[in-house]
Amino acid sequence: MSRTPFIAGNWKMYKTGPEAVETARILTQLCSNVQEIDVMIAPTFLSLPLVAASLEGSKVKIGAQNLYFEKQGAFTGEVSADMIKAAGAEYVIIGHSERRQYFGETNALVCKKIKAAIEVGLKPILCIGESENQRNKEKTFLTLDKQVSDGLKGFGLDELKDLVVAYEPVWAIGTGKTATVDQVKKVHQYLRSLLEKLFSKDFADQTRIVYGGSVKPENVKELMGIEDVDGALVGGASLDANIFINIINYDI
Ligand SMILES: O=C[C@H](O)COP(=O)(O)O
Repeated sequence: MSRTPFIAGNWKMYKTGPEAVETARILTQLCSNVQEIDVMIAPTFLSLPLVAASLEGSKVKIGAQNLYFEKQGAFTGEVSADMIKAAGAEYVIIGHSERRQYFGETNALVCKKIKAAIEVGLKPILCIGESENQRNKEKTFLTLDKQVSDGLKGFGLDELKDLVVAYEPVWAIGTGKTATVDQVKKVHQYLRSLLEKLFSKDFADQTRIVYGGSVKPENVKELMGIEDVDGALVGGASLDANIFINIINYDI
């Protein structure tokens, strides 16, 4: 089963609107010859409509970094799936470890957010990953199992057709510590078999599982060479288009 590689940049809380538009413009130019790879960037909510407009006709796709599951209402400071879709997003990152860690997001909340995304036709990127403590206590697989099983609870196969799973060990995010090839291989294999157990073999075969955590031009080729790694979710190294393009062009 061939899966189109997915290389995504999560811009987190970086870049003003004009800065985001400028980086997107440069990235579009740099990506003009990129083929058979889905490239996505996720700017802040404020920059989303500006960047989406600037990407018209570009190969670069756009996503949001979060959403709130309610359709509308008195939820000060929150943004709904409808609003994100209307702003031009195609994807949405859900359950990033920074949301879980700093904003108390639980697997149950993540599940509601995925439902809200699917209902409006946004493609969800479900982020999962163990903390250093969980890994040291040999609870990596247990943690991931729960994050996937609870996060995807109650969905039918057709609803999850555009799902992307992002494995991001918390201890590797923004730390410069990348998981070893062996660690990544074991987890991605495990996740693929978990998707098969929970849903079906076809579903497991077609779903992209990407790796995140200190991905950079120097290590991306090795990571992308691992069986069952279908792409990368990149933080810091996606902020500069001239660096990010070297991750996107990992195979050149
Ligand atoms: O969403 C991206 C991840 O948090 C990875 O961030 P990083 O590449 O800066 O380690």
